[in-house]
Amino acid sequence: MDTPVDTTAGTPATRVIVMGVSGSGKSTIGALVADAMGFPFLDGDSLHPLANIHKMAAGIPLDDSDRWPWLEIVGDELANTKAAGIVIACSALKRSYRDVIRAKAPDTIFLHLDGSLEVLGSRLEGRSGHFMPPALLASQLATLEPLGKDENAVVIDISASITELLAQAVAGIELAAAR
Ligand SMILES: Nc1ncnc2c1ncn2[C@@H]1O[C@H](COP(=O)(O)OP(=O)(O)OP(=O)(O)O)[C@@H](O)[C@H]1O
Ligand SMILES: O=C(O)[C@H](O)[C@@H](O)[C@H](O)[C@H](O)CO
Repeated sequence: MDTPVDTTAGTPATRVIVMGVSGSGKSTIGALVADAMGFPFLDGDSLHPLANIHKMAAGIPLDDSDRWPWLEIVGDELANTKAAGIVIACSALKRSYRDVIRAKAPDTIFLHLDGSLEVLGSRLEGRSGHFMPPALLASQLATLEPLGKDENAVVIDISASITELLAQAVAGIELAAAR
């Protein structure tokens, strides 16, 4: 007998993590990408346990044990979406952090907003009203592990304008989602 075709199966959701160090533009570009693609946007900063926010605001870098529970929450949000897609801003600095997310949502696309110390530093110095002190940038860069070739990756250079980055991000995500 022929295997029945499941006509109720829809296209899988497009799950995107906008990753990178502090000041790379995750919140800014992530919100715009989500809006352009018609997906909900979640800022990973709002998913941190409060203790993590207090720690960063005090100028103390998070360690692995601070980040594990937060990454589980991020992964759950991706995996449980009922929308056609979802975009979450989350630093996801180490490969092992991305593995936690992938364990929950294996098809996640990681969009890395990549930039030099100089560009990142000037973006952070120009930002006001944010809990994250620019002094933590060095530890963020020291922790960052670039995406591997085997990861579902899109990498863009943040030195371009916001309009240009939005176009590059959407094009890259659409390509990755079609792979
Ligand atoms: N392409 C760009 N050109 C100029 N300014 C930018 C660009 N992208 C982001 N910015 C500005 O840089 C600053 C940092 O961006 P944003 O807050 O989105 O970074 P972030 O990665 O979410 O940081 P954090 O992880 O600390 O929350 C903001 O003031 C934002 O307006
Ligand atoms: O992993 C981390 O150290 C944190 O996620 C930070 O990256 C902050 O959340 C963010 O950069 C500040 O907004």
